Amino acid sequence: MKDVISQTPGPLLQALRAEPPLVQCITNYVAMNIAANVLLAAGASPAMVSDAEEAGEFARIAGALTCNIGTLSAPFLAGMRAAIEGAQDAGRPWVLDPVACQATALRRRAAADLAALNPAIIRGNASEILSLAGEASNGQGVDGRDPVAVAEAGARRLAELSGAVVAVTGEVDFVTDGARAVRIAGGSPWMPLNTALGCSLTCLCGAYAAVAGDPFDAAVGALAHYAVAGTRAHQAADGPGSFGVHFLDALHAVTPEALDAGAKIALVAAVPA
Ligand SMILES: Nc1ncnc2c1ncn2[C@@H]1O[C@H](COP(=O)(O)OP(=O)(O)OP(=O)(O)O)[C@@H](O)[C@H]1O
Ligand SMILES: Cc1ncsc1CCO
Ligand SMILES: [Mg+2]
Repeated sequence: MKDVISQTPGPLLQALRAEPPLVQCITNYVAMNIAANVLLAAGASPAMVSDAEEAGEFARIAGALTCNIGTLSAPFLAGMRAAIEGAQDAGRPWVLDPVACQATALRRRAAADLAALNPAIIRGNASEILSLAGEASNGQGVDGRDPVAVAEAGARRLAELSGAVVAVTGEVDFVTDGARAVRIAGGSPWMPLNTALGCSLTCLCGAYAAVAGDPFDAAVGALAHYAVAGTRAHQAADGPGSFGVHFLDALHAVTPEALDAGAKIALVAAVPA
C-alpha cells in the first residue's frame, strides 16, 4: 500500500481538523445545505460562493474549489470558469462532479469542457464516469444505474486523458490516476437514498485535496472517511431518514485512528499496457 498512497486517510483527517481548510463549493441547489453540513461535521469550512463577479477572487483565498453541474445554468457555468481560473492562479486544487452528464447535450458539453481544465479529482457515479469517458451509460438523471466495475476501464482512460484522479462511487468505490488504482468498500445501501450525499462527497474530496500533497491520497481519504462513517451510521439507523442524521454524527465522531483501522482499501493490480 505504501507505494500506492503516501498518506493514509488518518493523518489527512488529523491535518484537516488541526487547520480546517476553507473549501469553495459551487454546487447545486439540492446539495448546498447538505454538503455544508457534511463538511462542517467532517472538520472543514465550507463556503457556497458561485457568482462570477466574486467566484474567482474567492477561489484565490480558498484551500480548494469544487464544481458540480447538478442544477446547471449559464450563471453557474460562468461562476465555475471564473473560480477555476482563480484557483489555478493561486495553485489550489479543484474537483469536478459531472452530475447527470449523460443526460443532455448541455451537460455533456459542460462536463467535457470542465474536465479539460485540469481538475485534480473527478468524482462521479459509474453512469456519469462512463459517459464522460465516451462510453454508453444507463444513468437515469442524477441516479447511477451502472455497476462500478463496468466503469473501471473508462475511469483509467479518463484519468490518463484528463490528468485527474478519477473516483467512481457505488457499492464498492474505485479510485485511479490511470496507473495506480484501489477499491474502497464500506458505506450503506441507504446512502444513494439520501439525496446529494455524492455531491457532498465531492466537496469532501476538495477538503482532503486542500491538505493532501497528492490528489490520489485525497480522494482515497475522503472516500474512506465516507465509507467508515456510512458503515457506522447504518448500524445505528432504521432507514434512509435516520441514516442521514447518524451519518453526520459518524462523520464527526470518527477519529483518525478509527479511520485508518476501519478503512477497507484494496490495491488493484495494474493493467498490462
Ligand atoms: N449500495 C451501496 N452500498 C454502500 N455504499 C454506497 C452504495 N451506493 C452508494 N454508496 C456510497 O454513497 C456515496 C455516494 O455515492 P453515489 O454513487 O451514490 O453518488 P451520486 O450518485 O453522485 O449521488 P448524488 O448525485 O445523489 O449526490 C459514496 O460514498 C458511495 O460509496
Ligand atoms: C436530485 C438532484 N437534481 C439535480 S442535482 C440533484 C442532487 C443529486 O445529484
Ligand atoms: Mg452525483
